[in-house]
Amino acid sequence: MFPLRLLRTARRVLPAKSLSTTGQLTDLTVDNEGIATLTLQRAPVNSLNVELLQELTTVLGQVEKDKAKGLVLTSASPSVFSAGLDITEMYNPNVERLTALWTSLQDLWATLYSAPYPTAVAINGHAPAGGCMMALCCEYRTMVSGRYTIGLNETAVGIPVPEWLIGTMCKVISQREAEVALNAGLMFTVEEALKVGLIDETATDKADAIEKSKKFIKRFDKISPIAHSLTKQRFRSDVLQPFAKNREADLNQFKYVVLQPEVQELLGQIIQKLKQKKAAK
Ligand SMILES: CCCCCCCCCCC/C=C/C(=O)SCCNC(=O)CCNC(=O)[C@H](O)C(C)(C)COP(=O)(O)OP(=O)(O)OC[C@H]1O[C@@H](n2cnc3c(N)ncnc32)[C@H](O)[C@@H]1OP(=O)(O)O
Repeated sequence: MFPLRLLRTARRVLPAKSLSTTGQLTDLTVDNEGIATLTLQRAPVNSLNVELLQELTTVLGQVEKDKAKGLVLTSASPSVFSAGLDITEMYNPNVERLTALWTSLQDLWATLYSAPYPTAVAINGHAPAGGCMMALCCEYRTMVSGRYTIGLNETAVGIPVPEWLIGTMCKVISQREAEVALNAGLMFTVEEALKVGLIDETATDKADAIEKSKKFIKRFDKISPIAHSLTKQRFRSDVLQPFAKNREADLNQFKYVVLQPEVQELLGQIIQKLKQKKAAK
């Protein structure tokens, strides 16, 4: 049996104003064709703390409930799509908050990865780790050309990559390319990302990236929503199903790893480095 939420029967085209909302950390607008644009706006780098993760999942629920034609994800920052998980949430953490962080990340991944509507991302800047994760969940990736990088660099910050995220990456680039990159925490330039298929096309600027993302969403105008959502589900179920069974173990592993003294030391060093970099600017 398929989860009920995947049986998407019709898309509604509502006037822009009826669906638009602005949260504190995100902005949702819907254009006259019914395409929703969700903008991350947690300055300075859209790092994913508990509140941003939870707000994103809530807004995605709203997009689904309101039957938008599709979703474009982007960022309000001029140079960063998202810096990934908020490192300060993992350094000397309160264990309850650390639990909420990981549970909220799991919820966001599961909601975006299994979204029954078409999804595209306009990556308008750097997209390390959790930033790359959100982009990988979407069905189409456009990235603005420039000196930006994208990739899953978790091992570089001392965190092993969970199986569901490896699975998500291997659906997009070859297993060989993924293994080489993830084992060493490598980041891709925009050109490299295009070459390996991590992104689908480049854009000249954010407006161009959004336009290209919307063009992708419009490909589904003549496709039955049920046909789209069930086919998407079938492509992704081998990653989604084991994840659903192993959520608790995944959470426990995350907390165990993050609380290791050597991981705490590494996270402290990264925070220091980021501070020094800022001071040197
Ligand atoms: C077996 C199972 C076990 C489970 C294991 C778990 C697996 C985890 C899997 C996946 C989930 C995701 C994990 C992560 O996301 S970890 C986070 C990794 N992120 C990074 O390494 C990015 C670090 N940041 C940067 O590289 C740069 O900031 C960036 C290129 C993004 C932007 O550079 P820019 O020059 O524009 O900006 P600054 O570096 O000067 O930064 C501006 C301010 O923002 C702060 N900052 C940056 N990144 C973060 C962050 N990730 N968290 C919190 N804060 C961040 C930075 O300190 C500056 O702050 P101030 O203005 O206060 O100085």
